[in-house]
Amino acid sequence: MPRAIISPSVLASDFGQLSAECKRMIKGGAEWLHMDVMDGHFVPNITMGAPVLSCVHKGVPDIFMDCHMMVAQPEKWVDDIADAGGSLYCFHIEATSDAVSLINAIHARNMKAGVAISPDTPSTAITDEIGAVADMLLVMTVYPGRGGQKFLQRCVPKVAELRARFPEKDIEVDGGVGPKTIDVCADAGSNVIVAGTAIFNAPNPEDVITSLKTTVNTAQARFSK
Ligand SMILES: O=C(CO)[C@@H](O)[C@H](O)COP(=O)(O)O
Repeated sequence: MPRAIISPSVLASDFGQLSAECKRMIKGGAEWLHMDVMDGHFVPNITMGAPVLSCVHKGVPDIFMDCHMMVAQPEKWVDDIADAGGSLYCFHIEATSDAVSLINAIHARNMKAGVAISPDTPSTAITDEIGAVADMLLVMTVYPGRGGQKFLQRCVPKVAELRARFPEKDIEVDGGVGPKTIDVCADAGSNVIVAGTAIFNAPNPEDVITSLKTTVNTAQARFSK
C-alpha cells in the first residue's frame, strides 16, 4: 500500500530562509520537500536551479528533495540536479519526446524518476511502458507556473485512472491542494501531497501536515481492502 507522503512546496515559503523553512517542515512531519524549478520557457516564471538546491542540501543534508522540473529541456539538468543532492527528478511529459530514456538517465544518477502531466494532458500520455519504469506520477491540479492558484477539480479523474493502472506507484497531486481539497485527491488514490499555500500560510503548519497525512492514509487503507 503506498504510504502518505507530504511534500510542502517551498515556493510558498520565505525564500530567504529556505533551509530553515525546510527544517521546520521536516520537524512538522513532512517527508519530502517539493522544489519548484522553473526556467521561464516551459512556464512563464523563473524560480531556482541547481545552485540554490545545492545550498539547501548543504544546510539540510538529510532532506528528500522532490524536484519538480518545470523546464523545456529536462534532459539537460539531470546531472546538475543529481550533483546538487536531488532525490527525485520529476519532468513534464510535454517537454520530452523520449520519456523512457530520460527515466533511465535519472536512475543512472541514483535519483527517483517522476513524470508530470499538466492539466490539459490526458493521463494516457503516461503509457503503460512509461508508468512501469517511473517511480512517481504527478497530476498537476493547476497550470504549472505559480503557487496560490485555484484547485482544478476536473484533473482528479486522471488520478483515479492512473491509480487503477498503477496500484503500487506513488501518485502525487500538486496545485491548490489543502484541507478543503484533500478528500477528493485521496479518494481518487493520490498518496503524495504537495501543498504550498495551505501549509506555509497556516498558523500551525504541522497540524495541516498531520491532517493531510491522516486523510491519505485512511483512503489508502480502503484501496488495499
Ligand atoms: O508547481 C506548482 C505550481 O507551478 C506548485 O508546486 C505550487 O507552488 C503549489 O502551491 P499551492 O498551489 O499549494 O499554493
